[in-house]
Amino acid sequence: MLTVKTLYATDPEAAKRYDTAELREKFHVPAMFAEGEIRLTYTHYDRMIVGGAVPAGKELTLDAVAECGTDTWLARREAGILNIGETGSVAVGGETYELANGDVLYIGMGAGPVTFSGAGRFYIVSTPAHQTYQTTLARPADANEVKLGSAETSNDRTIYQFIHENGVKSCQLVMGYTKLHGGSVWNTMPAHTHDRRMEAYLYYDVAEGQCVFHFMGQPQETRHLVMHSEEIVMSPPWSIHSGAGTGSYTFCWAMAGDNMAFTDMDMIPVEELK
Ligand SMILES: O=C[C@H](O)[C@@H](O)CC(=O)C(=O)O
Ligand SMILES: [Zn+2]
Repeated sequence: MLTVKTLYATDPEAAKRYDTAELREKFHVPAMFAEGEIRLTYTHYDRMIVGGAVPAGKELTLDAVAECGTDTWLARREAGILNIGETGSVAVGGETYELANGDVLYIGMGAGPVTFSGAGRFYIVSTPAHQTYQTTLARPADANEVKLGSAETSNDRTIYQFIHENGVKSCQLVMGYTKLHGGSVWNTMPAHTHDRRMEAYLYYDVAEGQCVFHFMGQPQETRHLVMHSEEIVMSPPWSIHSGAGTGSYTFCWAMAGDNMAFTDMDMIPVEELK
């Protein structure tokens, strides 16, 4: 079963006036992971699609998506698939890839239908593409590791870059995840923006009874959204994206836009945030 929602983009002047419910309606993407289903959100942020496939022991095939207006969803798109569950398989282009927890499969443009099976919980991110790059399975050992933060500032964490300039090649998708280390709860503080790229965060491995306060908005107009495990939040290009958990967690970040330079960020000094 496939369900697709559409999420339109919001400008910063409108966002200033949103109350909690409107803010959540416009930026928060909940409930994309449902057993036996593929659920997608077609966003108007660089036309990034985000969603989940949970085959729960059966087979789920993702082929045409009406919102894309093409015969198959990847006809003019590329995708990154992250498994946040137990081991499962992704079959595409006549090959079957086994994804353990934390593995990422890049799928190039024109690969055709994609079939999910096994015990995986697959996070799907897809962006428009205009050239085919090699479909590639990357495991955590293949990722580029960047250690950031420290225990003193409660943000000791490791960034794992999978699909990026110096890793698995893509047209525009940049994707990986960040793990917080014991006792650290803050991600991406000091915060940054990058108006040339949008970003989506999927928070997961948030323990039962815990949550993450995700901060967004222009640097002098910040707002927060309370995030539970396996929930997605869209970060418009004009917004900061940072979070503080009531416990530790992991989050997957994915970006699309004008460049793929991970370190191209406009840093906001903490004393300038409002
Ligand atoms: O533009 C890059 C993204 O915001 C994230 O990769 C940041 C992040 O994972 C972190 O600081 O922990
Ligand atoms: Zn960012």
